[in-house]
Amino acid sequence: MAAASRTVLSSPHAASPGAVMVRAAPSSVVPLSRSRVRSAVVSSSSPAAAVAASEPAGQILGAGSYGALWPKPAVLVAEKLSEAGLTVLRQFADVECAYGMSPAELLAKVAQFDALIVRSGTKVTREVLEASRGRLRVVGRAGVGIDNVDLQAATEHGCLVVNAPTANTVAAAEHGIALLASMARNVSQADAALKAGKWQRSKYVGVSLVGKTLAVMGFGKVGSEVARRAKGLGMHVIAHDPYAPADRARAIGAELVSFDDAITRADFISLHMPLTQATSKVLNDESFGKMKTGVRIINVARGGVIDEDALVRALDSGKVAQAALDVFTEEPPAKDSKLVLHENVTVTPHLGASTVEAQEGVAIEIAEAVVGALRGELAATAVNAPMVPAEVMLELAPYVSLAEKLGRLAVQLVAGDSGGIKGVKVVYTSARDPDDLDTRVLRAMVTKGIVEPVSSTFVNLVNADYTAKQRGLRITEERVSHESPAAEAPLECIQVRLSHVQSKFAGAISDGGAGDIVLEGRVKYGVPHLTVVGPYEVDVSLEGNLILCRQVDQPGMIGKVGKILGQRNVNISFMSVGRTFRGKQAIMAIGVDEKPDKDTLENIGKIPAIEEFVFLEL
Ligand SMILES: NC(=O)c1ccc[n+]([C@@H]2O[C@H](COP(=O)([O-])OP(=O)(O)OC[C@H]3O[C@@H](n4cnc5c(N)ncnc54)[C@H](O)[C@@H]3O)[C@@H](O)[C@H]2O)c1
Ligand SMILES: O=C(O)[C@H](O)COP(=O)(O)O
Repeated sequence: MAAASRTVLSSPHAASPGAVMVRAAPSSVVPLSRSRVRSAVVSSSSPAAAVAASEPAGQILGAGSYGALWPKPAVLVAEKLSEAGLTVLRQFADVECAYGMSPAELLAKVAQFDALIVRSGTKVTREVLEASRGRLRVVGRAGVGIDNVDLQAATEHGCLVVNAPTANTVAAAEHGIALLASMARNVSQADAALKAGKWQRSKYVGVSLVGKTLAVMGFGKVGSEVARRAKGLGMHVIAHDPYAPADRARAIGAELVSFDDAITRADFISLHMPLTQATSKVLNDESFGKMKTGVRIINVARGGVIDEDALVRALDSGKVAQAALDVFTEEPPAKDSKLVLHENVTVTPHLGASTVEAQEGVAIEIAEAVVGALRGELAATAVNAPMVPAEVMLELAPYVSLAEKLGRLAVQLVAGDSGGIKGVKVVYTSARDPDDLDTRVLRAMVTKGIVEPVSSTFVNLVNADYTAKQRGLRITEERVSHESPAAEAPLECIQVRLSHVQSKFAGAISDGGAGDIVLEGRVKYGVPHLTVVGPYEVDVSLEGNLILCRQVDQPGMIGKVGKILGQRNVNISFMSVGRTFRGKQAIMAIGVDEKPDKDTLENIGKIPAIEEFVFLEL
């Protein structure tokens, strides 16, 4: 950050050229539910939505305004939706409930509808969006997970996806507790035996919960509610969540610990993290090996967080005494699934959200969001919501992308046992007068980048500040004035700093900060570039994926890494080396088009001069 001057001002409006504005981010908090804004907005990545952005508010989705001159919109409800939600929908739209359609039936029907409402059982694929021939403008997911919706295809088709992220939280937590208690007391096995005429009192002696240690893996909405309830049962609750604030866990009486600590100390392990690259098969042979013999596992999150074959092995060996599972890698699981049929496993068919109350809440939440979206409003629960007002988009587009990517990279650098992200500082270096640069969109994009890869929450302009606050992310912004010859560019660079946090890549920790992960980027020829990692200057285009290696500065390193990637057909898009002093440490930033497999990454790590490396998805 050359040629920059910094001054701290108390008010953004008092800022003058050459000054720095410092302000705490969430000045106004928008309630998450039922709040919407009317604005013409456009996705940073969707050409279809970009066209829509030039239309006035109310026509964002090409809808026009429904009323006397327009036919009512048509809504197809593909899975059971509570009557309360249908009532909301019917006031505004013609509603057809077609439960249990085959994929072919859905393809044949979808072009007659403006909106489609599903739960987790219907796959909204690219083919479905194509078959709608441009008519489908909203997909409503009556629940949290949108793994069954092709988001990219929806965005490309200018189709807004909305979900209902909060109404089933308590139901999922209660189901977790129900599974925990019934597993510990063999309720389902004893029930089946008795119904088969067997009175087996000594076979089904259970274990007590009081005084036992429960590890809650993922301390978000559901996990924290499980922890609260388990405390009430007299359990000792520990939790693992690299991104959760420690004070929130403390307030519930749970201790935040590292992954290894959690799984080695626990008598019961309850899974509540989203399915991501980092959590996929996070319970595997290696992690089962570290657990106490006789541990019990509960999963109401997503099947993919457990390596199911490894769980069968652990159950067979007695390492895992019992498991209670609501979710499976493949749903429904195969009829002859060893896991489902295992005598020490209790299963339910993805019932976490299935209470009368939760389904009513979800139905109302999704119906209101769908109606709002059909009216051209932007729901706080919009998943692929356009982020950037059209007038801002023209100028800020690459910076918007840069801000999100810096957030996305930064969160992936946080170590597993970091104790939560304590503060996020976004520094904008710009030659602009502070009043000429509204950073709200950029701040929202940094939030999006930090939150989305590690949670089931989707961030849009409406809910960004609220989401940050909910997750205990304290975001502050700073403006640094830059005397730049290219003054017409809105920004010189953006820096994202996660303060007092441990990193899984020590090279990303800045010299100056006491344990701050620091990344900085700028836009070059319209493309976002990463230009600083910790104390190192690099220059790599932020497209595809990224490998960062820290090594001893010496000749031949680029060739060695390049050869390994080349042998595995991984195309390098960009490569850059930055060092502090010659012959000391350097880091290599390598942009790659494909995701290298585990072996390839391990081979890079085996190069003697390489001290650490990390693979990051953009
Ligand atoms: N069975 C059901 O019917 C049902 C119902 C609701 C939710 N769910 C699932 O439960 C899960 C949690 O939902 P939520 O609403 O609480 O989501 P959430 O986003 O509020 O919480 C997820 C938490 O996991 C944490 N996390 C991310 N990566 C992690 C990692 N590597 N290790 C540990 N923690 C990590 C996040 O920081 C976050 O705090 C999701 O997978 C969701 O789809 C299932
Ligand atoms: O993602 C969710 O909300 C839960 O997994 C519940 O899914 P469901 O709506 O299909 O019950």
